[in-house]
Amino acid sequence: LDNGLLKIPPMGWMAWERFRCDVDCQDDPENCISEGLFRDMADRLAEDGWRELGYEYIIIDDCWMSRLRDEQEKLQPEPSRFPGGIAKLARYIHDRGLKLGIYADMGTHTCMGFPGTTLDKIEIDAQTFASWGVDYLKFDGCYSNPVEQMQGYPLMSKALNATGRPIVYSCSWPAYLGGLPPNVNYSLLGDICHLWRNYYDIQDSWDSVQGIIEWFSDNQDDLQPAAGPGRWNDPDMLIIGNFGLSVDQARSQMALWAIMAAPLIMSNDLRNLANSARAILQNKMIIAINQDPMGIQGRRLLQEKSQIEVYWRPLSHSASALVFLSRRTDMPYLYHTSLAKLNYDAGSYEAYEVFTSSTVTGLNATTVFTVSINPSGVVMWYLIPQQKPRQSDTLYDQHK
Ligand SMILES: OC[C@@H]1[C@H](O)[C@H](O)[C@@H](O)CN1C(=S)Nc1ccc(F)cc1
Repeated sequence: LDNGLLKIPPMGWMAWERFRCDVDCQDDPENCISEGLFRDMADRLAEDGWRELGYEYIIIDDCWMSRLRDEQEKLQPEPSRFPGGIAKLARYIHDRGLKLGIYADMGTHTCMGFPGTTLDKIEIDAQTFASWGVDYLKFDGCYSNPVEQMQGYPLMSKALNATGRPIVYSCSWPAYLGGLPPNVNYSLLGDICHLWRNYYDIQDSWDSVQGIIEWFSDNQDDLQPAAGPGRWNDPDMLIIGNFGLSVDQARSQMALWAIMAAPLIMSNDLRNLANSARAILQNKMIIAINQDPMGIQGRRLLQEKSQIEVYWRPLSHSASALVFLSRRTDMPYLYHTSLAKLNYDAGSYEAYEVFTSSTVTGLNATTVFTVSINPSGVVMWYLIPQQKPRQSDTLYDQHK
């Protein structure tokens, strides 16, 4: 949706994958869906360097609502879990230089059975969110049919615009239609939403992450062209820092989400995060690749049976990101390739390996380089053409 928002993929934190629909604040006060949880995460984002790296949205997911709308038919938070109300929580989050996201569902109920937003409630719900100071809406699609969705998703886009408040609009619509043309019209999506969920929910496992990477790559001819500034494919949350991924597998999700120009929206416990997870999520070079202003989504270039895949994303200043992803599960192995094999133009490059921050200079299209990769691991290069210093670049000369 071309209204100035999300020129680059959103970054932030979302409750769902890690905290799900835990509403038991009696027995589990630290982890239940409550204002306290979101205040804790806002504190972490603001105090642990996340905000400065670009992680700015903190997004409430399902299970925040009271079971009933109020007497004016407005949605309201469950008072026992959000006693201060959403507007107050928004102020807490805004005071920390962060933005607040919230969740609603185009249909009679949310996926977990809380009040839905039927067509007649779209206007009032958009107005309510704007009045609370919400900056981002995730609009899910449970308990509705394709005809209602066809009306409701464009209608909510108009309703959000009519509030006069800039609100990022995330649409789950394509995920409910199989994610591919002809059932999904990606140019229409690009006109009404800033980002959209294309595929099944992510779960806390390497299997789930692999399945998402595979589906997005197998269908890249339909999906890659749909992405650009203000219109992003959303392969779902980063699960780095939870229980299902090894360090190599966590690096692989981060690398592929960077190549895919995907939202970097974590779902983990920032109050209790392993250093290895933090190092991956706070890797500045990977964030720079994901946030590249050209906003071109990358593609899978090469797939060698169940051995290795090679991904490439073009970046600004004729730089490139190159990812070698191991699909093996048995043993580490060496892989030889040359830029020529990846049909690179001539010239020489400086290459940075983003996880080991090692540098290789003078790489050119015919250089054969050897890569050793762990099972379900990844090597990620950030390739920069070596500029010939021009006369005017005396500064460059001095510092070379
Ligand atoms: O309830 C909300 C939850 C999260 O918001 C996900 O990101 C959304 O894609 C939808 N969602 C869930 S669990 N959806 C769902 C997933 C599987 C299923 F059998 C029934 C519902």
